[in-house]
Amino acid sequence: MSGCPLSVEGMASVLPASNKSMKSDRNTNVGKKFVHVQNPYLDLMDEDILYHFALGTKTHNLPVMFGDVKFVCVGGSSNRMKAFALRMHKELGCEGDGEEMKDICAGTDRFCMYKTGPVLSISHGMGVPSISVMLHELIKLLYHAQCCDVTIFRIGTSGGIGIEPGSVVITDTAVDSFFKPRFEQVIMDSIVTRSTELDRDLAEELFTCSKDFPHFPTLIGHTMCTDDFYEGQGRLDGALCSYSREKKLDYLKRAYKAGVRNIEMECTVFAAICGRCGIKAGVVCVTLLNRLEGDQITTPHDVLVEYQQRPQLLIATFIKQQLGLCRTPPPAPASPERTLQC
Ligand SMILES: O=P(O)(O)O[C@H]1O[C@H](CO)[C@@H](O)[C@H]1O
Ligand SMILES: O=c1cc[nH]c(=O)[nH]1
Repeated sequence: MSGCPLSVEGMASVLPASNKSMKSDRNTNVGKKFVHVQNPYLDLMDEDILYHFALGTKTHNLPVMFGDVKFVCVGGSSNRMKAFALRMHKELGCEGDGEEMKDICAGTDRFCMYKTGPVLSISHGMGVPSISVMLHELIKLLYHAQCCDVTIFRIGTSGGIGIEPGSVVITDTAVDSFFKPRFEQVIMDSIVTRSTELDRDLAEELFTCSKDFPHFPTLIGHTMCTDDFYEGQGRLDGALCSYSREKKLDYLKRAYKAGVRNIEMECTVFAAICGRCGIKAGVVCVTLLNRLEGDQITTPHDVLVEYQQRPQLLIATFIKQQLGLCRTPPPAPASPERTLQC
C-alpha cells in the first residue's frame, strides 16, 4: 500500500500494549451507512482478537489502518487476491510497482490481506466454513475501524451450466443445492435459515460495466453454492460417486431450468452474512467449464489464468468508476478524468 494517495501507510497502526480498544461515537456521522455487527456481546468486550488475521483492537489501530476502506474484494486463492491488489495498485495510480506491498495478515498463514487505498483484498480459502470464519473477522474489523458505505465483492471461479467456458456470471440470487435462496446454518444443535439476498442494483451496475469488455461474455444469473466440489456438484470424477451419469445430468438440467448458471462453494453464506451486517454485496465468478459437457477442468493453465482475470478486470473498472477515476460510463465532458495525488 505504500505510495498510494489513499493509503494510511506511515500512520501509527500498531498500538502500544497499554492502549484501550478503539471505540467511537458512530452517531456523529448521520447519513452514512456504517458496517454493523449483530452481536450484543461484542461491545462489552475489552479487547477483540481477530485470531485468523493476527490483528486485534488493542494491538492495532484499526480505525487508522482500515477506516478509509470502501471496497473489499474476496476470493478463494491467495495468489489471486495478491494479483488483484497489485492490479488495483496500478489502476489507482499508486507509486512504485506494488511489489513492496505487505501482507497485513503475515502473522498467520490462514488468509492473506492487502490494502491499496480504499480497496482491501483478502483470500478466503475454499468452502463455506472457511469463508465464514474470514467474514466474521472481516466484518468485525470493518466495524471496529468504523468503516461506512462499504461494498464487498467475491471474485471467484465456478463451473458453468449451459454457458460457454470463460463466461462471467454476475449473481442475482445465491441459491443452495435445492435451488432455494437461503443459507441454512447449523448453530449449536439448531438449523437457522438466513436470506441470501444480494444487491440487485449492484448486479445491474456491474452488468452495465461489463459492456466495456466485449471479448468475454457476461451474464446475470443464479449461482448455486454447494458444500463440496465433487459429489456435491454432481461430478462423476471424485473418489466417491453414489449416482449415475443420467442422475447427474438430470440434476444439472433442473438447476439450469431453475435459473442457475454457475456453481461454486461460498456465495450463500457470503450473501447471508454481508446482508445481515448492512454491507452491499456482489458475486462475480468466471466459469471454467460447462458442466453439461464434463467434470474435469481440461483447459490449459494459461487460459485458466486469463479467465481468472476477467472478474478482476470488471471489478477493478467498476471501482475506478465509483471513485471517479474512469471516464466510462457516462462520459463527463465538463469534468476531466480525475487523477490521484501520489
Ligand atoms: O475460485 P474460488 O474463489 O476459490 O471459488 C471456487 O473454487 C473453489 C473450488 O475449486 C471453491 O472455493 C469455489 O467456490
Ligand atoms: O466446477 C467448478 C469450478 C470451480 N469451482 C467450483 O466450485 N466448481
